[in-house]
Amino acid sequence: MENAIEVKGLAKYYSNFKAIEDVQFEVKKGEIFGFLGPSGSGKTTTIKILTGQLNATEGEAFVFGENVSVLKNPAARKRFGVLTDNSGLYGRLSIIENLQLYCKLYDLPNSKVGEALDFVNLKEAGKKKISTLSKGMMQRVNLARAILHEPELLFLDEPTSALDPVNTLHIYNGLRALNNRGTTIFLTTHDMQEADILCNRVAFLHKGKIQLLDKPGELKKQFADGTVTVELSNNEKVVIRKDSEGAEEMFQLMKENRVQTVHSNEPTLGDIFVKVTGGELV
Ligand SMILES: Nc1ncnc2c1ncn2[C@@H]1O[C@H](COP(=O)(O)OP(=O)(O)OP(=O)(O)O)[C@@H](O)[C@H]1O
Repeated sequence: MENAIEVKGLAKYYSNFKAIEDVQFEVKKGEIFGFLGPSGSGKTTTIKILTGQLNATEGEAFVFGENVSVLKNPAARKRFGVLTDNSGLYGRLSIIENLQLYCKLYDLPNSKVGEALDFVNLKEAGKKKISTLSKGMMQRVNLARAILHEPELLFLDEPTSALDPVNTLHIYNGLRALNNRGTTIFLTTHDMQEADILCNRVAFLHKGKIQLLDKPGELKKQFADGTVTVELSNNEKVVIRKDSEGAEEMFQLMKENRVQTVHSNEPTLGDIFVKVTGGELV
């Protein structure tokens, strides 16, 4: 499968401080790829390099086989969508007027504005001026702008950080639909649940270095502690190992008709992250 993104030995120093170091990964075409890490781990630095907003100190990054500097070229930019916190929207204009300007820029019909507003659940608010919007609404308008032209590759920096649970779910559904229609998505988040719900593969970033990279299901298998929790008929819970000794214990409990439920003790991505880094999620 062709790669949408390729990153080789990427590093960024701010003076002597190494924000990211030896970052290496590939994102396949059609994937939703999660770049996970706590606050200050280097997620924004990486996505800014990948979107041509920041130059790397070392290493190389490619999108669809071309150096990321291609993103500075307006014609090439039509293939990409970028959501970051710097809005580039006009405060005095309404949401619809702002999005119509982007339609002009991308040679799109104005009908795309309605679709984009549906995507972010803002159809009712289209006439509101940008300067009057809440943080969550602003984030959704920025997202609408990023997906307006259904880009081949979409970069999202913390796309749901300011959203309530209802809008978060709405956006998740929209992103899945967009991905099903062919958009590759690179997403940074510190929300491990979000990554688990959305991503085909995830990379764990800690102190500027990738610590793990795999499918969420594979990571959970790898870090499973090999036990199940059995809830007994008296509501007591016992932890049993998934080995031959545990099988005998389970057999005995079942024979005595004492088993109410059995739960596999699978770690969450958050558990795995804390285990690997010894750190805490912020
Ligand atoms: N312009 C800058 N000058 C100096 N240091 C910087 C600059 N930008 C970022 N850093 C530092 O680089 C490190 C990584 O920052 P970055 O913004 O990439 O982290 P992040 O994972 O996106 O964090 P958050 O989730 O809080 O946005 C941090 O320690 C930050 O203080």
